[in-house]
Amino acid sequence: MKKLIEVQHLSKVYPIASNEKVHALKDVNFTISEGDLIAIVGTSGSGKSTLLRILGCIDTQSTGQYLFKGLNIEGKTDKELANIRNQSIGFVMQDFSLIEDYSVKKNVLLPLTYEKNKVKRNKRKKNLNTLLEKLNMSNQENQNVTSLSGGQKQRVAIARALINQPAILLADEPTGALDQATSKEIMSILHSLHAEGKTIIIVTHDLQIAEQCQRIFQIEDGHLHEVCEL
Ligand SMILES: Nc1ncnc2c1ncn2[C@@H]1O[C@H](COP(=O)(O)OP(=O)(O)OP(=O)(O)O)[C@@H](O)[C@H]1O
Repeated sequence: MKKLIEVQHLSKVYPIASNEKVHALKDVNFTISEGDLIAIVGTSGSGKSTLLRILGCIDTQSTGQYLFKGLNIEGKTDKELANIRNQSIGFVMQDFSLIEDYSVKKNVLLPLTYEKNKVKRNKRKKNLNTLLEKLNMSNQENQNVTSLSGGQKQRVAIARALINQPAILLADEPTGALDQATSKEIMSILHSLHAEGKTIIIVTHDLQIAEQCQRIFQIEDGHLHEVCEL
């Protein structure tokens, strides 16, 4: 399979006071291929969110190399990073991060407002119906998201993350706010997206979820290693 992500000797240091620093990631190395389904696990404060933020081009590394689709992310301006995010990366968050006063449809179409190319925008708009059908949300298209259940909200968030047909889906504790049955339902959606070829990374505290993934990255105090079994 084609390489999608290459990370070499990547470190992240946060300055916290004049002489103090937090080494959140330390010499991290891995490769992700197209179509991989990966879990990132680790205790609180180990560096999972920091890594996801860097992979998602929300933040950048302090040292080391991050190649996304062969493109070196180092030195990119905020605008360039925003373009990469919008074109190629879909985010799913624990708290769904929906706009509560908007309908399902308006939430899902939100990423398109950042697409300046009208032809591309209209083409992507055509994904709406297919996505809502796939996520079993067609009947709620015009419903305000405030009235939806947690599972339905997460399905809307997944549809929104996919509207631009991103190369990768980054999910930060996607089932963290859901009960067991609803978590299962969301995981089964992520599994079917993976079966269709989507590359997915899931940050999770839940080892049962991690065990359902093809590959597991464990982070301990900023060090990452791949585990075969938990
Ligand atoms: N913006 C920041 N400024 C300073 N330190 C930070 C910042 N963000 C994270 N850290 C520190 O970096 C380390 C890694 O944090 P990170 O949020 O990546 O961990 P995590 O594994 O995602 O934790 P959790 O599971 O609790 O979300 C922690 O020591 C944290 O306090």
